[in-house]
Amino acid sequence: MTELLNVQGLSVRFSGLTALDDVSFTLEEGAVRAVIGPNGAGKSTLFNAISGYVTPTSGSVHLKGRELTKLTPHEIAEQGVRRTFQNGGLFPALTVLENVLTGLHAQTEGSFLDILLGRSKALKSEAGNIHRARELLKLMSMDHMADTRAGDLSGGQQRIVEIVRTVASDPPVLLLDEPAVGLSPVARAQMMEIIHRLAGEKGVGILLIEHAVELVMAAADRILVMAAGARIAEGTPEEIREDRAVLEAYLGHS
Ligand SMILES: Nc1ncnc2c1ncn2[C@@H]1O[C@H](COP(=O)(O)OP(=O)(O)OP(=O)(O)O)[C@@H](O)[C@H]1O
Repeated sequence: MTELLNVQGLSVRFSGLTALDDVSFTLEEGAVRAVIGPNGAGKSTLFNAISGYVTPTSGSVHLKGRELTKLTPHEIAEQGVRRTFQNGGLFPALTVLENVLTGLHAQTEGSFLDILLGRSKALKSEAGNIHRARELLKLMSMDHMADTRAGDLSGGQQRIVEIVRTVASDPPVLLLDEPAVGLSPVARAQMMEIIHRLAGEKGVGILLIEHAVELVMAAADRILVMAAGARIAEGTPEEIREDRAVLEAYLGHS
């Protein structure tokens, strides 16, 4: 499998506190890697360091061999590492389709004004975008919602649309921060199915922070377990289930 992301010895210190301590892992094309660990383990700091929101004290992040470590969050997103935020904010008055299109416009040829003025190149790429957005919504089983206002969707549906909007521009790597938090059991299962499809059918490499351990066990190919900023275990869900250090330090029993 093609390696997308390579994180080597990444550390972050905040005035004396080591929030991230020498963490290394890789993420391959089409793979789902979960990051789990108790509160304060350093999961968000890891995401922030990869996406440029905090500056690592040491270590490096490469995407397909290209170093991202010193780039701004905007540049890192442009290179193809995209993330969703908790409460990422769709435009409630726009339809689902229009929201997904906002994720595509950044890379469309021609401006919104060109589209309004009916300039043919812009119109052609807009038609292409609409086609692409509809295909993606279909892949995510959300095509029947295309013309619904985003503000009228349930919380779980909004989060799915946010993910569709984020992947619309075809990023190789997607960072998902607790996509299933607060969702009903049915919506959680749907979210995990979507994560599977994005990886399996579109080849996106997905890094996932999630507290619901059972969901992680079902959705991830590999799991990184953190505690106090450091990696305490790494492996397949089966390996993690059997790992003594995880059972003792994280799950609280031996
Ligand atoms: N900007 C910051 N300044 C100072 N300390 C910080 C900052 N961000 C995080 N920390 C500290 O770094 C440590 C790791 O926090 P982090 O938020 O990465 O953990 P987490 O695993 O994401 O936790 P949670 O599951 O609660 O979100 C914590 O002790 C936290 O208080």
